[in-house]
Amino acid sequence: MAAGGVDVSRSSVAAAKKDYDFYRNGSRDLYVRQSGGRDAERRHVKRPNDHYAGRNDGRHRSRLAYEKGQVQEEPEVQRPLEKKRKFSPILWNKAPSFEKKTKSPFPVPTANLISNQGVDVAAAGKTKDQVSVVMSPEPGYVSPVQPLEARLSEKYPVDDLEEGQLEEEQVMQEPVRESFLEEDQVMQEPPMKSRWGSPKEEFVSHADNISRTSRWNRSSLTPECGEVMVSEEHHSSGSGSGYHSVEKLSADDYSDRECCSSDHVEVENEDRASLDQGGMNMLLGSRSVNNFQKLNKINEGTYGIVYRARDEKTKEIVALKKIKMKEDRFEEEYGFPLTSLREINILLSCNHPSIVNVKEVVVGGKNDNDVYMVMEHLEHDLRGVMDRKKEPFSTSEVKCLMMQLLEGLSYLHTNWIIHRDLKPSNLLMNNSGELKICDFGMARQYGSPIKPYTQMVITQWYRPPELLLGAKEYSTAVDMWSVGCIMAELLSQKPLFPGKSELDQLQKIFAVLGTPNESIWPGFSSFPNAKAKFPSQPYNMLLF
Ligand SMILES: Nc1ncnc2c1ncn2[C@@H]1O[C@H](COP(=O)(O)OP(=O)(O)OP(=O)(O)O)[C@@H](O)[C@H]1O
Repeated sequence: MAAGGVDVSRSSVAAAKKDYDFYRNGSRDLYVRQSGGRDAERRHVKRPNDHYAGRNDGRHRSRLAYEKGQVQEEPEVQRPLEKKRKFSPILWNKAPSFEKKTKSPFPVPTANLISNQGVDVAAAGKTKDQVSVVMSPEPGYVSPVQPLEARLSEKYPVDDLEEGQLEEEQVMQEPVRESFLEEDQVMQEPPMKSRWGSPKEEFVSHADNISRTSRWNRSSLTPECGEVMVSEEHHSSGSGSGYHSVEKLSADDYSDRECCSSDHVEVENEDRASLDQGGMNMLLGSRSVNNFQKLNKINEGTYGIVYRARDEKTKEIVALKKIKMKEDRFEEEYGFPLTSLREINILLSCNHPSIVNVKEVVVGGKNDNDVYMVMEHLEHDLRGVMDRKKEPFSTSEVKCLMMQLLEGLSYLHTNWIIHRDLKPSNLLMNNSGELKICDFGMARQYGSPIKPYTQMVITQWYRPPELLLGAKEYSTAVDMWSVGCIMAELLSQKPLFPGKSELDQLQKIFAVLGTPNESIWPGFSSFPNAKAKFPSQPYNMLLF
């Protein structure tokens, strides 16, 4: 049992997730480095439990498929996860205005996010078209989304499958999943139900008020992928003024680990037209927060106050995140913080054991004016657990936590979502050692090709050098940097790069990993902030 009452032992998590082998090893095969140095030959060891009892999860089903010979398993090579597009909760809608069926060389995600349980169109009082036509795909692009259930049930009769194991294996066996489909297939939507609110519940006054304002009449809640976000006045990287431009972005104390919001920056170039087009009313049918009894305040972040609460109906303990409504310019115009819109929309769309589950959105409060996310409640966050622990996590505990984090992140990246604020306080944990990613206020969809985004994302200690140097074109790698920092912190019990300012942050990174130059990092000198004079560190000092 780890300090702080959190059991991160493998067996604990395994019991919670019934997935011991997977979290422990990640695959059936284990590579053990022979004694004799880093380059020593690796030995392939078969685990004693390399047989599988029937398990009722999609992941295991995939392995069974290998054994049945449906998939050729290459020795000692793991299948690339990113090629397994799951039955994404993100619907890739059809572009209504592009009749021509052409193919795109890229699976460009131009979709909005819709609840994985779908949008209850009738409840929203809108036509199907109003709900589904919510995006602006690139001309000629044909979405890769499949009418999965129909096609898969044809190919794989359900009788052959264990319940709940449909998606992953089938997706793996469908190389066309990454390929191109006919438009009429794209239009089919799975029978989903929105978690924005139950249509049966009475529509509360606040939602009603909101529904009458144009600010809620946006067609897509999640900004379209690839939208350009340019900051002019809020950060210096664009100025290219080198050392000083970096320095003035300083943060001198602990609290300044929190980078500033990118909301006000990004919204500058939101497709505002899309915000004013017709769409579903998000809060239609939302329950009242009066259905919950607030027990205590858990924490207060930049964008919300999180309470522990009890659902009066089910007696379930939940976390209520009250959206702070007065924090950004977006709210002034549209009545709701953009970060919160993104967070709610993305979280309602995600469905993964390593991502915090948002059950519904409720409204009400003192002035009938507040919006709350109802989330599953987890007892801890990783920051608190680490702060309370007197010694670092064991290697096996770190592996177990990292496996969960990477699985959640893989799910996000597979679904074209960058989190952009991974850090220990945004990783929730329960007493069984389950880890879940939360706080999607900075998250956004991205697309291919990569477009410019704001670099003012990710809390400084976990922010990668390219963002610190002012890069605006970035992708999932920024999350991976944060993951590396988190892993190092888990192992050593102290932050890897605790910079006091952005310049100090870069210097700390370069002092450990070596100071980059044009030859080892082509393009380095063209970063806006690369003109700073960094101390020379010719080689990597990171010790394994
Ligand atoms: N589902 C939950 N269960 C338990 N605690 C939670 C839950 N969600 C959030 N918390 C706690 O509340 C804190 C703040 O939540 P969150 O990060 O979502 O808010 P925020 O306002 O977006 O914060 P930030 O300032 O980091 O952007 C978390 O660090 C965590 O301690």
